[in-house]
Amino acid sequence: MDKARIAIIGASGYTGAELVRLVTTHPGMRIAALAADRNAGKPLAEIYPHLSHLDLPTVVKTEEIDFAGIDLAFCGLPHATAQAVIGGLPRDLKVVDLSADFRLRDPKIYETWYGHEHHALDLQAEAVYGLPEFYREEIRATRLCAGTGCFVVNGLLPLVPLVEKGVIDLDEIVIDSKTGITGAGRSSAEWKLFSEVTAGTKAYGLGGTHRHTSEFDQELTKAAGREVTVMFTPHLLPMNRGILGTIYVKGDADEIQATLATRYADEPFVQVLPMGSAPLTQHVTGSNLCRIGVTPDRRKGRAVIVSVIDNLVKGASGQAVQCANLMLGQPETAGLELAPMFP
Ligand SMILES: NC(=O)C1=CN([C@@H]2O[C@H](COP(=O)(O)OP(=O)(O)OC[C@H]3O[C@@H](n4cnc5c(N)ncnc54)[C@H](OP(=O)(O)O)[C@@H]3O)[C@@H](O)[C@H]2O)C=CC1
Ligand SMILES: CC(=O)N[C@@H](CCC(=O)OP(=O)(O)O)C(=O)O
Repeated sequence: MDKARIAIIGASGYTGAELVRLVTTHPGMRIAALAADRNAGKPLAEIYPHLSHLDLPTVVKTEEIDFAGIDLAFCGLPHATAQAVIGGLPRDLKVVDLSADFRLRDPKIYETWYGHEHHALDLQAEAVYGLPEFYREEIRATRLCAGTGCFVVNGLLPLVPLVEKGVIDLDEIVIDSKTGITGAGRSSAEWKLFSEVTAGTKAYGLGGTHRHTSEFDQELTKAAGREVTVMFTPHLLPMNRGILGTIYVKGDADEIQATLATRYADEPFVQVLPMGSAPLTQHVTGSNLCRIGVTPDRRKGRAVIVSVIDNLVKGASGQAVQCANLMLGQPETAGLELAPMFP
């Protein structure tokens, strides 16, 4: 069978580099085009020497790509830029977008959280939310898939089954997340300097002001069938990759454990660990896995759930490949059966 021809737009970014890593080892895909902005005109090896052993096309501007020869494009572009660029692509091209541009279904909610009008409402209306464990059939049928926020997939995988089954109090969900710095992309900024992030940690987006809060609310409200608003606070840790969510819920820990174990028994990328487990981010690094541990609190009727992913894999590029596999009719796990790298 011919391999699907893939374009990666935003190839010089962190999610782009991760897509190159995943697509070049994928049995059913090959890279046909790479695009970026400031780095257009360079061989990828110059931008990312760790990929210099690969035979890859030179990075070009998006408008230089001949999309007639492309089966699917991944777009790893900044928010707002993605909708402008995707709006200029052929309307029948399959696209997996990694930005936040097409995740929120209500344009008014998008405007509130992103501070500007959406400029591609027709595309937003056709986009399917890229969480394969819950939207598998919709993703198979769509041509535009909106990759989830990295914190959001980490929190939704444990929470959605519990909300759907009504085993936790819907008004008492607290999501306390920690992320590595690659979550902020490769662009330079003073706050990303080694001297400013190493040997310390910070909370941000306090008081429910982080953009991903809206995505949590949207998906959990849908799962519950009534309005759900969560308490969510992200923290930046001095590590490259990984997200660890510590999620506090009111509910019976045995029921929570049983619900998650049953729901994910046949899911290839979600592992529910034995009761009392505390998964580490290092145990999923480089893999498309989400590992979840449930522990009862000493106070009856409360539990703490720990969920870990690699933000660049299950949180971005790996999940994007999982969605692309569905859209291209390939096995969902193709190219993603990667064991984590440890230590
Ligand atoms: N990092 C993460 O863990 C996650 C990121 N995301 C989302 O994925 C997207 C990409 O993130 P990330 O890779 O980290 O970001 P980076 O900042 O590392 O990369 C951004 C990329 O976009 C390119 N770019 C910018 N403007 C244009 C344009 N007009 N046309 C073509 N290319 C352009 C840049 O090219 P150049 O370098 O040449 O200027 C670069 O390749 C973002 O929307 C992000 O929010 C989602 C989940 C997780
Ligand atoms: C460390 C860091 O800054 N992380 C980013 C999350 C990036 C991400 O994956 O989310 P989007 O795709 O919605 O941008 C943040 O908190 O905004």
